[in-house]
Amino acid sequence: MTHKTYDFFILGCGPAGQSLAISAREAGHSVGITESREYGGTCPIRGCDPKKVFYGAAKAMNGVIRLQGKGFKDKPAVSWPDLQAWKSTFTDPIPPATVKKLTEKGIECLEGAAMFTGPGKINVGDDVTVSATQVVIATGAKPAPLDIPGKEHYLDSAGFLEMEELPKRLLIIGSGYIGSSFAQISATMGAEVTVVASGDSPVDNFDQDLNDLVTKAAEDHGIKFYFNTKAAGIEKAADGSYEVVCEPEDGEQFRVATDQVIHCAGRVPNVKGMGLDKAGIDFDDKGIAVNKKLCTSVSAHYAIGDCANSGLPLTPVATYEARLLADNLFQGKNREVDYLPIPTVAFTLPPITAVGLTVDQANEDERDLTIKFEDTTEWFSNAHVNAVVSAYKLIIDEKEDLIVGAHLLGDHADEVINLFSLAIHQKIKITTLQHLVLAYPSAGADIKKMIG
Ligand SMILES: Cc1cc2nc3c(=O)[nH]c(=O)nc-3n(C[C@H](O)[C@H](O)[C@H](O)COP(=O)(O)OP(=O)(O)OC[C@H]3O[C@@H](n4cnc5c(N)ncnc54)[C@H](O)[C@@H]3O)c2cc1C
Ligand SMILES: NC(=O)c1ccc[n+]([C@@H]2O[C@H](COP(=O)([O-])OP(=O)(O)OC[C@H]3O[C@@H](n4cnc5c(N)ncnc54)[C@H](O)[C@@H]3O)[C@@H](O)[C@H]2O)c1
Repeated sequence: MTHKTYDFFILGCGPAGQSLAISAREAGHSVGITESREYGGTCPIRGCDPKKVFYGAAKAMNGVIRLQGKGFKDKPAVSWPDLQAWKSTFTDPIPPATVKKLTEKGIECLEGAAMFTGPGKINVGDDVTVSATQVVIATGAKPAPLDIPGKEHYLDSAGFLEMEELPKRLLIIGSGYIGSSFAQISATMGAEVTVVASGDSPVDNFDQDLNDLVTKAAEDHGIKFYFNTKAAGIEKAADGSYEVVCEPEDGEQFRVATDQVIHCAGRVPNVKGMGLDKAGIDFDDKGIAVNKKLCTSVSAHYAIGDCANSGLPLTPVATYEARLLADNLFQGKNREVDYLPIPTVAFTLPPITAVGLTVDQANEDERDLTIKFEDTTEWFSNAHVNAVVSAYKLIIDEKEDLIVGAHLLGDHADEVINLFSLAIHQKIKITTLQHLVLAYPSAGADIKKMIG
């Protein structure tokens, strides 16, 4: 048994953990970090980035499909293995590059799952014990357990991103950020896709009017939805295919035959099985309890990123929390978390996005807010690429001349939403935005039509 002692010890090397580790080291502390899987974390290895590589290819294909007979004659052939190899050129270098970067900075990189034995006391695997003055937990999230008969047959989101071939038929359980994106990627690249979701729209948590248009686009891509329906079991047939038992909220149980089942029915914080109770750290199913400075129930023990019961489980939120904690610990600041407004994107085709107030929040707001919704499919920026759907919804405080919420659906919505985030965050007056000169023709310039 080897014993190691550090000023700071960090559990988990995703975007949150590594950012904090580097800040602690640059502040002159001795720092150790441990990782139970590959160094780098979910986002660059089995999350945002590999998904975006597949999405990029699907988006290119979608553009060609829309212009069939308008300049294109045939659809290009898809090689999923080549696409998988292309994706791996981004993901494979991450673990060694991360370890190299951290080691060169003087951070000791351990390998193995961390397990608390008491406050400031952690075992790493069977051979290493650690004592640390300050501890940062950044263990992220993992797929929620989907406890149904036949659960051994499904792939989770990481499995989807590693598939060597695109199956002919694919059934996706869940239609949140991940399921909605995977459904569109697979359908566009040629699979017959069925989505079984307990919610009532293709992208839970996004604006309902925009969701209706996403349904139209998804059905145009041939995706079959069963909403308000739970996947209740998976059975394997003799020929290697599967039957998924589906239970609608109202109505009879039915079955869908498929070649592959993907579990995208939510993620949960990684908090169990690491002895948090032995250290006296409070947590529940929503994550580790933290105060506004991201301190847990035990002093000098902090939690950041997806494992903390604080902001949304998104990469920019994880790194924001790491920055805030570093400012407080190493720069003498006294910052408290303040999450609004955070732009979010579900990478459907086209992407659906949101920042600021939702319609429900606007309806409950004391201010007299105006809601403006418009279908923009026929606007030139969308029509010239034969867009299937495009729209926006703005929530406006006319008295203060401010935008307080923006919901966009369209080819470039994932970029344009950042302009609205800036306007909302910096409280830029609508009249100021109206006077801006913006590049034409561009999707960004459409904001002037939206606020005109
Ligand atoms: C398919 C998918 C797509 C996504 N797309 C987006 C997107 O487009 N945009 C976006 O903003 N977010 C996206 N996310 C979410 C994003 O990946 C996470 O919010 C982000 O990675 C959180 O960073 P983190 O550092 O908190 O956790 P993670 O990146 O999950 O890192 C935590 C690390 O801790 C390790 N660990 C866990 N337990 C232990 C232990 N006991 N000991 C040691 N190590 C441990 C894990 O192995 C992991 O590497 C996506 C997620 C998925 C799954
Ligand atoms: N683009 C992004 O920013 C991005 C992308 C991916 C993930 N993420 C983050 O990861 C988190 C998790 O994403 P997610 O898509 O896994 O979860 P989610 O919570 O967004 O969606 C889960 C879906 O599964 C459904 N569901 C749950 N149990 C079911 C069952 N038994 N049968 C059928 N449907 C069922 C829910 O109704 C919902 O549609 C998100 O909250 C998000 O913060 C973000």
